[in-house]
Amino acid sequence: MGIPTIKHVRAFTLRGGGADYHDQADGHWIDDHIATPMSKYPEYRQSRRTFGINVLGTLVVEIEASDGTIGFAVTTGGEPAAYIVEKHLARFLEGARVTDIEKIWDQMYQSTLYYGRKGIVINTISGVDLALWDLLGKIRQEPVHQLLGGAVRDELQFYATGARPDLAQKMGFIGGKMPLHHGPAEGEEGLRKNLEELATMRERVGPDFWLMLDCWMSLDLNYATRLAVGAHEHGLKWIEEALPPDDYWGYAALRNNVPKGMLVTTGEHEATRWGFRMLLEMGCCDIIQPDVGWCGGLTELVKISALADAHNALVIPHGSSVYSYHFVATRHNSPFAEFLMMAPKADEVVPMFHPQLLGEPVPVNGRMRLSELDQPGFGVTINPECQLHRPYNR
Ligand SMILES: C[C@H](O)[C@H](O)[C@@H](O)[C@@H](O)C(=O)O
Ligand SMILES: [Mg+2]
Repeated sequence: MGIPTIKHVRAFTLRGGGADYHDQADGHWIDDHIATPMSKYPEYRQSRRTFGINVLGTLVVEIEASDGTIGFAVTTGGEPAAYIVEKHLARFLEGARVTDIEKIWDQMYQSTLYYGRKGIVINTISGVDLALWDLLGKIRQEPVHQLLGGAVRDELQFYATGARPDLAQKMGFIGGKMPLHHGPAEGEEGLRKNLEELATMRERVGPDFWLMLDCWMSLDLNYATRLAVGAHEHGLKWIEEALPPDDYWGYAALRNNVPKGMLVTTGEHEATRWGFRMLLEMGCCDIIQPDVGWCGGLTELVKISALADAHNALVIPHGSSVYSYHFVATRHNSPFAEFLMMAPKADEVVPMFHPQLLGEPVPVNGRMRLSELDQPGFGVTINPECQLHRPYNR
């Protein structure tokens, strides 16, 4: 039997958590006065939803092959991403073989260069690419990590991102990354509060548990430097995404400014091998954190990872559920992974893309056996209770 071809590509949207995990109800830690580039506007300081962090929603890409197999993936993108899939990218898939992943990626990227390169277009290409890998795995009846060349470890270990590193420690995670709550617009008092929060958490977890701060693009070089210097006595392991993604020069300077031994990390809002080449060759960070649903997909992340390996940089993908777990399992320079605590009080482990993916594995005692990832493709299915909407039906 010949290689199946792609018959249909369909793009749906979903609301309410899932891949657009910032799309949460009131009272969730992930939307509680977290510092952002918009924090200089007091009206947008308390909640990131007020400035639109959840405006896009989830894109679901579904690809049906000639043998009836269906692969899918979810990422952040919603209706604009669905438009790009149905009106533009679908033409490169329909009729192609399910194995034409590299060629399809190149055609999607080159054909959108005039309006893409980063952001929503690369999110969309990422979603299509992940769905292609899911489809190929389901056709070959192999998990994606085997398609990538196989695992280099039989267990994944995770740090937890959330408001309660002290609880994450008790749950067996190897570290806890806290959101930064106050930006430069809140002056010296805000800086003091940031450091007091870190000191309190250090007191609770003891001297050895990893503590990190996620600054979500909200700082300037001077503030980030002062925060890092002040945080050093509390054993901050890394300062994450302190500056806007395009400020490669600022990151290079910050990396020189931070106390010896403190790591500088960034990359979740960077895209493609070219963007990460800038971060690596300009010496911006010690760890790159691409999101496989935003950086170009798995086909691109493999290229980014090889580039990082040549620069002796770790690749710790931004939390993206099964889509990063299958990747991390296969890379020696990805020794641990991120798990985003999506319970509103960060006090229990729930699936990262809840409620969208049935079969989504979660860390137990901060770890995940490779055997949790042995189902074909990415090993998950869309929750049939989620209301899929196809805005650009063809
Ligand atoms: C906790 C951060 O503010 C973001 O919400 C988080 O999604 C991201 O930056 C991360 O690294 O997990
Ligand atoms: Mg981050």
